[in-house]
Amino acid sequence: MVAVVVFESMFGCTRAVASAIAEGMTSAGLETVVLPVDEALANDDLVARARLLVVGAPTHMRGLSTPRSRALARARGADAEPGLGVHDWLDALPGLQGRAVAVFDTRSWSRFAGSAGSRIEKLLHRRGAELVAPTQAFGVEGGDGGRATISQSQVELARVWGASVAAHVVGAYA
Ligand SMILES: Cc1cc2nc3c(=O)[nH]c(=O)nc-3n(C[C@H](O)[C@H](O)[C@H](O)COP(=O)(O)O)c2cc1C
Repeated sequence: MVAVVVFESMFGCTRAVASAIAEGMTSAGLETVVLPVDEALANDDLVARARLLVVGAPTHMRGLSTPRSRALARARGADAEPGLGVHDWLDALPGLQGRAVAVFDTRSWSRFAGSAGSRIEKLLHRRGAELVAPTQAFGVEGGDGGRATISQSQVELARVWGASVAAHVVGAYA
């Protein structure tokens, strides 16, 4: 049984969270592959075979990133190329009827942060996917002004969340 975690990341926070989630999932008995969006596009067979699909993105402008917001992140010092976002990948994905999915995002701690996760949730729901866990947010530091960083405690939370999501799926197929 294989699971796939698909993410986008400009400053590396969502990448770190995605890796920790995958570690947690693997520790719970679910072999897990982590793919940035562009690699997910190139590995559509792997994505199609996955028992569980976990999707995550940074919150930009209170929702999912756009080419403009990714270019802004780049201008603010992000290492990643503005490339593709989760929205582009979801648009290119065939139907997900009955597929088990879980969603996460990264965002600032602000009350007005908005949520990339709720947007992903809506898009997945529209394609017929079934959410197996409540969407989880991970807080970043310094995100508003530019270069964002993520604390070890949030990375540890990601590991625990990944393990709990995987346990749910492994249990359902036991
Ligand atoms: C253009 C831009 C817009 C952003 N808008 C928001 C926002 O509306 N709400 C929020 O909580 N964080 C916002 N942020 C902070 C990002 O959420 C933060 O950079 C991201 O979580 C870091 O993840 P990454 O390292 O994977 O890119 C924004 C960042 C950028 C660059």
